Amino acid sequence: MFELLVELGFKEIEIGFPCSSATDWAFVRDLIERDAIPSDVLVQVMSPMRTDLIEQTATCLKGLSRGVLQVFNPTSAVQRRDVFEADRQRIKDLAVAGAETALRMRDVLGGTKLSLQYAPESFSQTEPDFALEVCNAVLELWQPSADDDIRVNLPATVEAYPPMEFGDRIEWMHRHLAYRDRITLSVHPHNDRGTGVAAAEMAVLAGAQRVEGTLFGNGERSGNVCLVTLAMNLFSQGVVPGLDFGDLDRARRVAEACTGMTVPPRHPWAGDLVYTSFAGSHQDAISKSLRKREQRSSQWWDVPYLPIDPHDIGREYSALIRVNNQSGKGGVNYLMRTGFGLDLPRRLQIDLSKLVQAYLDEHGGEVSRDLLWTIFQDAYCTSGSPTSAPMAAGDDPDVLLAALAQATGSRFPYECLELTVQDMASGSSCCFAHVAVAEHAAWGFATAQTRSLAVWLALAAAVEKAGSTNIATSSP
Ligand SMILES: CC(=O)SCCNC(=O)CCNC(=O)[C@H](O)C(C)(C)COP(=O)(O)OP(=O)(O)OC[C@H]1O[C@@H](n2cnc3c(N)ncnc32)[C@H](O)[C@@H]1OP(=O)(O)O
Ligand SMILES: CC(C)C(=O)C(=O)O
Repeated sequence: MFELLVELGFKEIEIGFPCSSATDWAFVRDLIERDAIPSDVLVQVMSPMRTDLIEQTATCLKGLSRGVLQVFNPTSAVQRRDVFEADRQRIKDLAVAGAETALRMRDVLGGTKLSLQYAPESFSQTEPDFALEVCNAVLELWQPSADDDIRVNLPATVEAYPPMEFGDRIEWMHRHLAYRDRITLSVHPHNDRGTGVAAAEMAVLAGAQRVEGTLFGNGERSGNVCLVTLAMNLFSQGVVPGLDFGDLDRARRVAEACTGMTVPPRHPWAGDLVYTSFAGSHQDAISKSLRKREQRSSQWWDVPYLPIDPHDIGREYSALIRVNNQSGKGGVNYLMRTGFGLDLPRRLQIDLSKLVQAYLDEHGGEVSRDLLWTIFQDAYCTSGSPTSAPMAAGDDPDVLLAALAQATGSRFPYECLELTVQDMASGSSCCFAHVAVAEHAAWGFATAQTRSLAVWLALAAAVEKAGSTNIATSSP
């Protein structure tokens, strides 16, 4: 996971809570001892505001050239009342005492350039004036200079109100914090109300310079803010986020393997289904727009219902359109075009999409490429084995249909309503024919080496489907 974060381009990475367990301690030590931390990556560790734990945490960084030590204590009214049974003054004293230890450890460590970060944990549920009082007390002690790297990290430990209110509180802190021009103002949103991303964006607009979050929003309860979503939101607006999500699916696989949790299929930007359309009118619009974009050879991405080009995150177009019973002709034709190189005439698209919809209403689910082909073949291709067209009939549909009517002994004339011939990439031809037999009309389809044979076979299939006998096998 650490290597992945580095590869993605993260320049600050929290690597552990060394005092919490031997595992965290060993992980941090391993990275340091293997010299596995690139020189342009700043790593961070965290500790509660207890002297022994801060000392232990800072000691774990021995041998590292630079790092961030975050210390934190809860400040909310409910934590003061129920967990610490302490008034404001005692909570502020606890913060200042911890800040003193952190400062001392910065000097003790010597060889490690230590950045200090203070978080009034549960800031989101702390009275703003008290959060400010505690932060300023810590800053007074730390006395940030222009050369120091001092941070105040304001967490929505529990997201407790709408994002604009979080933004308001951040702006208020931004305006009132001491030494504001010498410190970095960071935020740490969680996602309890499902608005962690919006809260982070509001906070940045309100003056925050740094956001702490996780890949895909993993984290306590509803998770931390998702950094992939935040970065991709910027990217989609033309702002380079400094992170490389060119193979987002790989990042997702690594994150899933490391955490044992799955990224939901509709997770913004990264889920399996987020560049896939099932809705008929969306499919129609995407299909038309993609084709016009191709014709224009445009370098700009401006396609309805697709906020970015899926190639940007390493996805293919192939999975863009999937057909279920909410899909229409546009989607069905897209699959026929991309899957089989067939561009169906509009009225055949309508006919086929009704068949597909009827199938899906009965069976549920969606059509695969193979199933679509089976439905198409059953509906439009002759079940008999191909036979040759009448000599010298050419590809005139009226002449061919007259020959067919004669061969089948039909009492009714066969009328060609529409005929389309397409050249296939393979060099062969294919034909879509719409034929009326008395009051019945049906489509037929065939491919053949020559144009005239394709027309003949498609007409024969259409006549057969319109209710006549299987005439493809009988020689006219
Ligand atoms: C907001 C966040 O999510 S920050 C991430 C939180 N992460 C974790 O809690 C995981 C790592 N934590 C741990 O492994 C443990 O809680 C430890 C090692 C830090 C402490 O373990 P223990 O000493 O057994 O304490 P335990 O966790 O049971 O209780 C916490 C104690 O610290 C106090 N405390 C809790 N948070 C803090 C804090 N930030 N600063 C100072 N004291 C704190 C509590 O009041 C409680 O005090 P008490 O022992 O007098 O009742
Ligand atoms: C320590 C702080 C930043 C934290 O993790 C939280 O409040 O969620």
